Amino acid sequence: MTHTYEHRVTSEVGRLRTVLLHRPGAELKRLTPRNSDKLLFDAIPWAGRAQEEHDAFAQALRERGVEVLYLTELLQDALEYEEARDVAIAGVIDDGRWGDQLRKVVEGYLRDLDPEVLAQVLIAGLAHEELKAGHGLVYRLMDRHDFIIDPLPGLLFTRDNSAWIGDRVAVTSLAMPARRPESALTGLVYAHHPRFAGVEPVYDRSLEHVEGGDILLLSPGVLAVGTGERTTPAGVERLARRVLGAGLAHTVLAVPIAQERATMHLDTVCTMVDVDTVLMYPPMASSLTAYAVTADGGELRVAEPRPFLEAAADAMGLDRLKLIDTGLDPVTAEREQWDDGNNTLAIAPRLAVAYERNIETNAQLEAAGIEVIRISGSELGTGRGGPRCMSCPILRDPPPA
Ligand SMILES: NC(=O)NCCC[C@H](N)C(=O)O
Repeated sequence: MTHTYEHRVTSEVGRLRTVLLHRPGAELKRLTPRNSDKLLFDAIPWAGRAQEEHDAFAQALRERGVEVLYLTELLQDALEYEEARDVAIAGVIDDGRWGDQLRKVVEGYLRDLDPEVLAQVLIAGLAHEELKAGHGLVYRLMDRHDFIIDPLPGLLFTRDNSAWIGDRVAVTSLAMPARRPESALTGLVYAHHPRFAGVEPVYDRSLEHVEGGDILLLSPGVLAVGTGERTTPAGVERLARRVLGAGLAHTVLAVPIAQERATMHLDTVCTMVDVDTVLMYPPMASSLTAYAVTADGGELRVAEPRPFLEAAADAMGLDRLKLIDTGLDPVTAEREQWDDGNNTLAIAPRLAVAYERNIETNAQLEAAGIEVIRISGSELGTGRGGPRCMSCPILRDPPPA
C-alpha cells in the first residue's frame, strides 16, 4: 500500500509535524578565510561541532513529535531517477567559467558517480585537485584554491531555498550568487522525489528574486514578505500575483527592510511565537511599514503604507498584533540580534526553539509565557541564521482559532 504524505503550512505557529533540515556536512569544511565572505559566513565554523549542535536541534524537534527530513537523503533518493540526474548534471555544467573542454570532463566525471556521491558533490562542491581527470587550458589556468563546482554551505538554512505556502511549495530564486544553486537542489527534490509526487510549485527559481526567510505566514491567508536586497520589489510583486491568483492568500504585506548583514531577512528581525504575538528586534517595532497587496480582478491593488503591526493586525482580523516587549537596552538588543535572538522556530503556539546564548531575549520570552527550548548554536550561528532559518516546515496543523 502506498502512503500519501500531507504537505500544508498555513501559519508560523500551528503544531509542527514535518520539517526539512539540512545536516551540515563536508561543505562546511570548504570554508576558508579566502572564500567565507563570498559564501556568506562570518567565521570558519568547526564542522564537527556544528554537526553536534545540529543533531541536538533535530533531536529536540523529534522529542516533541516532529518528523525530521534531511535534504541530503531526499536528494540522494531523487537522484536514483535518471531524469533527475540528467537535470542535475545539465544545471551544474551550464557554467560559463569553464569552456568546452572542462565542461566535457566534468560532465563525464559526474555521470560516473552513483546517486549518493553525486548528491554529496552537488552539496559540497568539487575542488580543483579532486578532479583527477582535469586537464586543458581552463583547468590549468585556474587557481588551485578555486572550486570547479562551488560548495553550498548556505544549504544549512533550508528556510531560504524553499517555503511552503498552504499545500504548494515556493521553490525560491535566491538573490545572492553563492546561494543561487541551492534551489536547483530543492527544486529537484520536489520534482522527482515520490514523497512529493503531484506537488505543483507556486514559484520557481527562474522568476524574480524571492528568499524564503522573507516569507512569514502570519495567519491562514495572510503573508508578510520582507523586501529589499534578498526579495526584490519585483520578486514580492510576482509572489503576490502567484499566491493571490492561486487563492493561497487574500493579503500579501510587502514589508521594506534595510537588508543588511544583521537584518538580512524579515525572519531575522521578526518571528511569531503565538497566533497573535510576534518577537521583534526592538528598533524595528516602530519603524517597519507594510503595503497591503490584494487581488483586484486580474490586477493587484496596493494600499498606502502603514505601520507593520497595524497593517498585519487588520489583515489578520485581530484587534492588535501583540509584540513581546523585550525592553532590552540598545547594546544588548544589537548583540542578541546579531546572534539571531529574534529568529525563533515555533513548534506550537507559545513553544519555541531559540539559541541559548541570547539570554536576555529568552528570559523576556519566558516572562511573556512562551516556553523556550534552548539549543546551542556557537558554530551553526557563524552563517548568521537561527532556528527558523535552519528549518523549512512542510506540515503544520492549522493554528488554533
Ligand atoms: N532566513 C535567514 O535569515 N537565513 C540565514 C541566511 C544566512 C546566509 N549566510 C545568508 O547570508 O544568506
